[in-house]
Amino acid sequence: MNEQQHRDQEHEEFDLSSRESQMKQAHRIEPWLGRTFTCGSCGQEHSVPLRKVVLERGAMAALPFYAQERGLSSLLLVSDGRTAEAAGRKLLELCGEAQLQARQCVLPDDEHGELAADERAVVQLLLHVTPDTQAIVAVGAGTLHDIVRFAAHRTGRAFLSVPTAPSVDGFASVGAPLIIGGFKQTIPACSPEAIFGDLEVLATAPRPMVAAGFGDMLGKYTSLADWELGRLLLDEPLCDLAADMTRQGLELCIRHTADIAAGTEEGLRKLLEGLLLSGISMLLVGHSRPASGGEHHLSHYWEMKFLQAGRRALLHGAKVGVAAVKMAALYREAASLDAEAVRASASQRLADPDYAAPDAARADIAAGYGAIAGQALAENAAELDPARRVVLQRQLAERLSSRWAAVQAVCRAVPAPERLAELLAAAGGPVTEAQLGVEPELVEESLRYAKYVRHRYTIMRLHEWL
Ligand SMILES: NC(=O)C1=CN([C@@H]2O[C@H](COP(=O)(O)OP(=O)(O)OC[C@H]3O[C@@H](n4cnc5c(N)ncnc54)[C@H](OP(=O)(O)O)[C@@H]3O)[C@@H](O)[C@H]2O)C=CC1
Ligand SMILES: O=C(CO)COP(=O)(O)O
Repeated sequence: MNEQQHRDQEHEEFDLSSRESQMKQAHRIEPWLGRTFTCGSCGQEHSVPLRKVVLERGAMAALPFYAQERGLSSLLLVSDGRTAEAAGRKLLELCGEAQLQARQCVLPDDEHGELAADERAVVQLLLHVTPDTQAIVAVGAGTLHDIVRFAAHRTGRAFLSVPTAPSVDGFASVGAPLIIGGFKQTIPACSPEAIFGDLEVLATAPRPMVAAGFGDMLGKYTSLADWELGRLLLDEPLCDLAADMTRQGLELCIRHTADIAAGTEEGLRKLLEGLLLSGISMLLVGHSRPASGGEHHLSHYWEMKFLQAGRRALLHGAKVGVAAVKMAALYREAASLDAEAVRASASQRLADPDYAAPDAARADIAAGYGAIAGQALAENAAELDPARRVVLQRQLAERLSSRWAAVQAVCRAVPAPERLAELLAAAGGPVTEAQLGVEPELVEESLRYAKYVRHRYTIMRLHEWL
C-alpha cells in the first residue's frame, strides 16, 4: 500500500465526496489532514499537506516517533531564549532519547530584546541549516513559526511545529508574513506537515498571549464580513467551506470564552483548535483572505509604524482585537445608512477628481513612510491603471446602490463594537487603543491609510464611499 492509499484508508470514515459532507465536517480538524479533494463549494481542488495534529498533554513526546516514522533523522529545533526554556530543551532531550540527531538553534533577540520575522532572523536561521538537515522544527509562537515556515519552504526541508502559546492562527497556515525593508508582506510558503500542541507547554504561555490568540480569532468577525463584501461588490471568489471553517473556529472560541479567560486546559485546547481551524481554512484557499481583513491591515500598519520608530512590538492578536472593535464600528455606521444616502455619496465620490486619481494621497503616504514601505503602500493605493480604475469605480458605485440591501445585511451581521469590546475584556485583552498603547493620532492616520497595506476590499474601502 503506498502512502496516499494508507492515508485514504486512515481517513475513509470522513467522507468528503460532496458539498454536504464537506460542510458537515467544517468544525473539525481531523477530516482534512493529508487530504486532497475537489471542493463542493468553490469547485477548486484543495490540498492539505498538514497530515498530523496532536493536541494533548505531553504531545511533544510524539514528535520523535513521528520523525522516525517519516525517516527524518536529522532535525534542527529552532527557538528563542524564552521558548527554548518553555519547550526547546525538553524536546532536544526527547529527540536524543529516540536516537535522533537533533541540534538546537536559539535565535538571538534584536536590539529591542525581541525577535522579529525579518530578513535578519531568516538569514540567522539559514546559517544553521546544514546539508544534512532533514526537518526544521519551530518551537515558539507566531513570529518563530513564520521565520521557520519561510526557511523550510525555501530550502525544501520538512517543517514541523511545536506551538508554545495559543497566540495566533498562523501555526497551520501557509503564508509567512515577513517584514522586508520595513514593510510587512505575506510571502506564500508552506504549512507544517505536523503540529504537536502540548497542553503542558501551552500552559506556560504568558496570559496576554492567550488573550491575544482570542483577539486574533475575534478579528474573524470582520475579516469574514470583508470577504463577503469583496464577493458582493467585486465578484471576488469566496470559498464557503473555508469561510465556514473559520466561522466554526471563531464560534468555538466564543463558546469557551470563560475557560479561555481562566486559562484552563479545556480553554487552551479549544482556543488552539479554533486557531488551527482558522489556519487550515487559509491552507485550503492558499491565502489569508478568510482570516485577515481590515482589522489586520490596521494591526500591520501599527506594527510597521512601531518598527519604524524603534518601539517594542505589541502582540499581534492584541492589536487585531482592538482593531476589530474599530472595524465593527465602521460596519455599524454603514449598516445604518439607507440606499438613497449611499447612492448620493457614491455619485459624489465618483465626481471627486482627487479620488479618481489619488496621486495626492499616494505622495502623502510615500512621504510619511520609509523608502520601501512608502513605495509598497503607494503602489497598493494606485492599484490599477487609471482607465481600468474609472471603469471599476463606476461599477462599484452602481453595485453599491443596487445591492445595498445585501451589503447592509453583511454589515448588520457583524456584532456591535460594544459586544466585541465585552468579549475582549472578558478574555483579559486590551480593548481600546489607549490600553494597547497606540496613540490616537496613529489610529487616525491608520484609518486613512491602512487600507493600502494590501490589495483587499474591506470595510475601510467601503467606508470611504459612504
Ligand atoms: N502565518 C500566518 O498566517 C500568521 C502569522 N502571524 C504572525 O505571528 C506574529 C505574532 O506572533 P505572536 O505569537 O503573537 O508573538 P511572537 O511569536 O512574537 O511571541 C511573542 C513573545 O512570546 C514568547 N513566547 C512564546 N511562547 C512562550 C511561552 N510559552 N513562555 C514564554 N514566552 C513565550 C515569544 O518567544 P518566540 O519569539 O520564541 O516565539 C516571544 O518572545 C506576527 O508577526 C504575525 O504577523 C499571525 C497570524 C497568522
Ligand atoms: O495574521 C494573519 C491571519 O491571522 C495573516 O495576515 P496576512 O493577511 O498579513 O497574511
